[in-house]
This record gives sequence, structure tokens and C-alpha cells, in this order.
Amino acid sequence: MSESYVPFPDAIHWFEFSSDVPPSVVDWLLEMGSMTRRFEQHCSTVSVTPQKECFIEHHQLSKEEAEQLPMSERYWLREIVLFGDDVPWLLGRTVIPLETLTGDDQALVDLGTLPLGRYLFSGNHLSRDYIHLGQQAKYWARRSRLRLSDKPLLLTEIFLPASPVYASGDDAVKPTTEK
Ligand SMILES: C=C(O[C@@H]1C=C(C(=O)O)C=C[C@H]1O)C(=O)O
Repeated sequence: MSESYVPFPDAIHWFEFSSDVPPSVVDWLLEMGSMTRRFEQHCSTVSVTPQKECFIEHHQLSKEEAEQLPMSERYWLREIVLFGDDVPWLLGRTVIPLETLTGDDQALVDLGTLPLGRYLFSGNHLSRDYIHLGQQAKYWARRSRLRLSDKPLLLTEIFLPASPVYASGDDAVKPTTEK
């Protein structure tokens, strides 16, 4: 674990309707391809620093995460900071049930600084059940349940202020403060 570990924020407000989110932000949050690849269109180098990578037990999941994933003996947890040209752009938290870590997908526990998207989008076995849109304090967020060969994993991404998600310049892009 990085010596400057900052716990991944858990108080995310999830919107029921995407109409609660500015269209320019929705375009980013509903990105169906790799967010890593999309970020690469806005910088020279995308890099990832793992903050925490370990196995956790069911009781260590948030209540909401437990509702999105099947019961499992253990889950692989990966929390990262993603950088665009060395500027923090995104916090990522991925939770993977043990039953998803089969065959080649066991490689998911060895990603280290390799962006998760490089692995997920390298083959043709990836699907996405849904994307939920949300906000955590002043930051936009999204949560995806993905499937590798139909095996689930849950990915939560919080977009930091320096990321291009906020770059359209008008105030509408900033999350509203009212809940
Ligand atoms: C899932 C992707 O990978 C990105 C990299 C992550 C990681 O390395 O853990 C997590 C979230 C994503 O923003 C993607 O590129 O879509």
C-alpha cells in the first residue's frame, strides 16, 4: 500500500436520472469504451499508481457494493490513482469476486501500474451491465458492473477536478451542491 494512502471516498450520491447531470459530463460518464484510452486523447501519458491491492472479505464491502456483486468467500480489491501527464485525474476502486479470478483473468491480481482498462479492453470477452452516475461532494462519479466472460466485477470511478471531464469551462459542469 502506498505510504500516502487516502481511503477511497464512500459517500457517493447516485442519481436516478442522467438528466440530473450536465450533458457534457454525461458524455464522459457514459463512455462505453476504455476511459484510459479516452483520457489518452487529452494528455501525452496516462499512468496509474496503485494505492491498495489486497483480498478482502464480504463484510469489508460497502453495503452498496455487496448489493451489486454475488456473495463470495473473498474479493480482490484494487484502489488506484490515475494520472494524466502526472496530474491526478481519477480515483478508481475495483472489487472482483474470487469466482471471477479464473483462467487468464487471474492476471487481474497482478496488474500493478498497468491500467485496468488495458487488460479489460484487450480481448472480446468484456460486457457492461450498467453505468450508474453519481457525485461525491464536488466530484462527478460513475459505477459500472462489468463482466469478463460473464463473470462480474464492480468498478467505481471518481473524477478529480483536473481531469478533462470538467474542462468544458462553463459552471454547469461543476456538480451542484444540493442533493
Ligand atoms: C477500466 C479502465 O481502467 C481505468 C484504470 C483503472 C485501474 O488501473 O484500476 C481503473 C479505472 C479506469 O479509469 C478503463 O480504462 O476503462
